[in-house]
Amino acid sequence: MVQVRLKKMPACFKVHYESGAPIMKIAENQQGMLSIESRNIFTILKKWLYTEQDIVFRELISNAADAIEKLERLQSKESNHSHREGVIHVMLDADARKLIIRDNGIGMSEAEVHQYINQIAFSGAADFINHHDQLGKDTIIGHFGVGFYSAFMLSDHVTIETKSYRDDIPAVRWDCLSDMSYQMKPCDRNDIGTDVILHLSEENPYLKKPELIREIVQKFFTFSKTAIYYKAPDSEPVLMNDPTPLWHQPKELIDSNEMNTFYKTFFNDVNDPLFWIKFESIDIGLRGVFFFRNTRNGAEELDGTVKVYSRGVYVGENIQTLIPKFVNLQNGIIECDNLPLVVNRSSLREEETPEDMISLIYESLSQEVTIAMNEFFEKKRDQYESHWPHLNASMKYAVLQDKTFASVMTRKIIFQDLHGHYMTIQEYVDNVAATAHPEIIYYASDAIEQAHYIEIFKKCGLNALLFDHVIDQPFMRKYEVVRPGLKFIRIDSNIESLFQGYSEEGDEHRIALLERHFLNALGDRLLNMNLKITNLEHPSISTIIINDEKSRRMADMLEIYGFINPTDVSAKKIQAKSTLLINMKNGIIQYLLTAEEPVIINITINHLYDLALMSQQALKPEDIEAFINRSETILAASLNHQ
Ligand SMILES: Nc1ncnc2c1ncn2[C@@H]1O[C@H](COP(=O)(O)OP(=O)(O)OP(=O)(O)O)[C@@H](O)[C@H]1O
Repeated sequence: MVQVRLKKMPACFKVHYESGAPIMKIAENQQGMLSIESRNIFTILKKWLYTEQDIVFRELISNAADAIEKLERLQSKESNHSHREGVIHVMLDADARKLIIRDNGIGMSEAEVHQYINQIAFSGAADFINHHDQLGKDTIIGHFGVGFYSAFMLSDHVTIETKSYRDDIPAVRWDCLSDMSYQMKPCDRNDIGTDVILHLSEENPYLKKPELIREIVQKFFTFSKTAIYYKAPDSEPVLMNDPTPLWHQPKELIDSNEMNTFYKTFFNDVNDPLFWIKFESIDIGLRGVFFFRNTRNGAEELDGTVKVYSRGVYVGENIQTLIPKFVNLQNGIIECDNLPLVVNRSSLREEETPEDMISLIYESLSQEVTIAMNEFFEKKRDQYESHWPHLNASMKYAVLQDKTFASVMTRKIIFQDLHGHYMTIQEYVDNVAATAHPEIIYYASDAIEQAHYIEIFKKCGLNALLFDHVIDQPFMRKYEVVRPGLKFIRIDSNIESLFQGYSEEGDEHRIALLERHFLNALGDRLLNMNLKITNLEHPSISTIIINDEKSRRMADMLEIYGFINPTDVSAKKIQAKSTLLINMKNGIIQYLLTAEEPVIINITINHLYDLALMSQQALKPEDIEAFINRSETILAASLNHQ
């Protein structure tokens, strides 16, 4: 079992009376050892956190900000207190090789240094050591009351000089080496507050690159409520934070140009956001802003950056357990006062059910985006449509990924029809679907590949939706589950019902003749394609290939999983059942009914068949040569004829 103890306990206080007030005196030169029998906490810290030295700054500056907050809280209770502005100074003294974090907060008495610094191991380190093998390094610091010790990641010698806010308590200096030995003695200091001094080795990288410290302080504390100054060697102190950022202001007061500029700088984006939504959930102490990205530069499929802050301190970004994945496709800032994840507040560690808080935040974020997008759809449909090319993938992804979003937004996802108008699937069903088949939604998955069918649809006064993003297939499957009565059929599949055709007297004879001609002329080229010969209202259609939706989806799957070679067109054709529809109202087909010359019949049928295949981009490489030769023959014949 791990045991943590102090070899030497603190000396007793000696109480003296001067001018009537009791003044505590600190025993000179106390010495001791912090000791953990089984393992050395510093070794563990260094091992686990070696790569993340930023944490030192986060922890020490957070402690300083806490100390300031504690003093402010105390003072606010006093009726006659004089207001002092809390301020933190981070100073790098390159000559003396010291990094100093100074605050004018509550300070510590000798007893408090013993309790909170020397004995901190009692409260947290045992847990820490017991858990550190199972935990990721992100979760270690900030969970077990070891934040201050992260100082030893940067330094082998750390000093605290601190003066408690209480007049009767003298200042104390604490020096500790990384072998865990410490010294405590009185110190000559009158200003209330604390200096934490890290004595740096010559090789310390920050001595050569002091600007790294500025970057880290800005990263963690840009929205800190307490003023933080950084003084690099040979420079004046510079304010690092903005305690009243633009997005904290009420929405109506925010100038959109200023907001765009803030966005571009903060998220390093060249484009303005499409729009932004600001939200606040007072009951769980959550607020933030999401910027919907302009995806002109192909950002559509990349995650965005959602930065998380807890009481003004940066916690992390794109935290999966906290931020719904679909929200993370955008950029944003979230600030949560009750975040139980990190930032080393003891009160947060005492959270009884942090998972509940995390899921509350998660739920709340997905609700905020859902409410905003629903309102956008309902109240600003024009804008919703004009932004849709940027929102398309992320909104569909959100429906697939998030129950809350799906419950409201599934029916508000829009698609372009064949004329470029946007509509929801329900709007298609209500206004556009073929009267004979109101339950069928026809769609095109590739406007170029299916251009021929799109033209046929347009000619026949029919309409279809464009499902041309890869996410449309899973979206469609989900919609089929949600609305089991509806069927999605690709524009080149199962559309024979639309082209049912009609029969006329004497058709049997004509059908039999044409069937013979086609079978003779095409032979093996037909593979397992069925023939359907009928009369269509539109004489411009000679032949169309109609695929079976189910078997085509299966063939697509087999290709995706590598069972069918994508270049082997005929293998795919065999798998996907299809029908060659022949329209007896078309002039060329009518010519075939009277033609007598077998060569001409053969050329015409093969050519029609090639054209039908080409409309599906399904012409085999070996047939292309024959197609070209035949085209030339036809051209020559037509010229001779002229
Ligand atoms: N600058 C400071 N001024 C006053 N008190 C401080 C200061 N720094 C640290 N302390 C005291 O030392 C305690 C221990 O700090 P430490 O960072 O190790 O743990 P913590 O902040 O309580 O928790 P965590 O592990 O989450 O960091 C603090 O709770 C605080 O009481």
